[in-house]
Amino acid sequence: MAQLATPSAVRAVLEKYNVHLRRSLGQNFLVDANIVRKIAAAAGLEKDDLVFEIGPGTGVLTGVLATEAGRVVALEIDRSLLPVLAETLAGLDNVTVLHRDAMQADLDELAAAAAPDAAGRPYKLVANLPYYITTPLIMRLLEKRFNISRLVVMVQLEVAARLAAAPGGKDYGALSVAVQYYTEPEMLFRVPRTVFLPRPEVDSAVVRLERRPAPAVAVPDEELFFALVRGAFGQRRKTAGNALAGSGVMPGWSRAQWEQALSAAGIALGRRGETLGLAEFAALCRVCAAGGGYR
Ligand SMILES: C[S@@+](CC[C@H](N)C(=O)[O-])C[C@H]1O[C@@H](n2cnc3c(N)ncnc32)[C@H](O)[C@@H]1O
Repeated sequence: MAQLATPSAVRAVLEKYNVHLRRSLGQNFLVDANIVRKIAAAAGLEKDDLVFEIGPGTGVLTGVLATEAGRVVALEIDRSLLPVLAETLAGLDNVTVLHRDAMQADLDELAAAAAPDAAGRPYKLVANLPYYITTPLIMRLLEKRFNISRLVVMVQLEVAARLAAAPGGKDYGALSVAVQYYTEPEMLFRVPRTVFLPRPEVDSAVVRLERRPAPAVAVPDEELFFALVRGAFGQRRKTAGNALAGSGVMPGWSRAQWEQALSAAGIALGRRGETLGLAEFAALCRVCAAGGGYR
């Protein structure tokens, strides 16, 4: 498949099947065999692994995944790429390409259909994600609690920084908390914009998200936990107390009640929302849940 990883090979195969690249679908294809190999290697695939790929494109990464894993299921939304994939992946009998929108697909169901003998076993996910849905897609995969043990994803550099950010920095936000609640993220390596066809306007990075056996912190009410996170980050330059008091998360709570809750959770009143770690949000969630009045 490495031979596909050049601009001329990608152009030739797209031309042959009369495929027109669609920026609206985030179609920036990899044209660097070394990066393709590095992404696959980062997944640490084994011969009995089932691996999902979102957006196989021309199949440049799919082919490498197929040589390293037991089975690959690739979900591609663009029907016009299906004949391309039929050609580039011909002869690989452990690859299934499905015409699916990854924002709608039930991965657990597709995994059970692809590998009935391995029902209930966790699988991996590897993708050069389309930029236009990176964040909602990662959030969907985590919130649905699909049985994924590890995600290796290429995303915009700026999104990668947010996924792995620690409290207090400019990149830390509601996305960091949510991703770190479910997974341990690790920024692996930067990828320059020059290795894509067409060339995007920003650089990318590959991130590995290792699913935690249980969420990073115990909370009595996940919906309340994430409402507090969104509330605290809603107005970044305000203190957590001011931001939460204006958020409507605990309807009817006065400023004084919020101050009491923050103190009870061990959070100093002058702190801004973007400095709060997961354990502090969890402590605040416990106090608020005990106080009642949410929902
Ligand atoms: C950044 S390209 C990656 C292509 C290929 N894997 C590569 O690395 O060269 C993203 C791919 O995702 C596909 N795609 C976009 N939105 C999708 C969705 N909602 N579900 C599945 N595939 C999608 C695009 O058609 C495109 O093939």
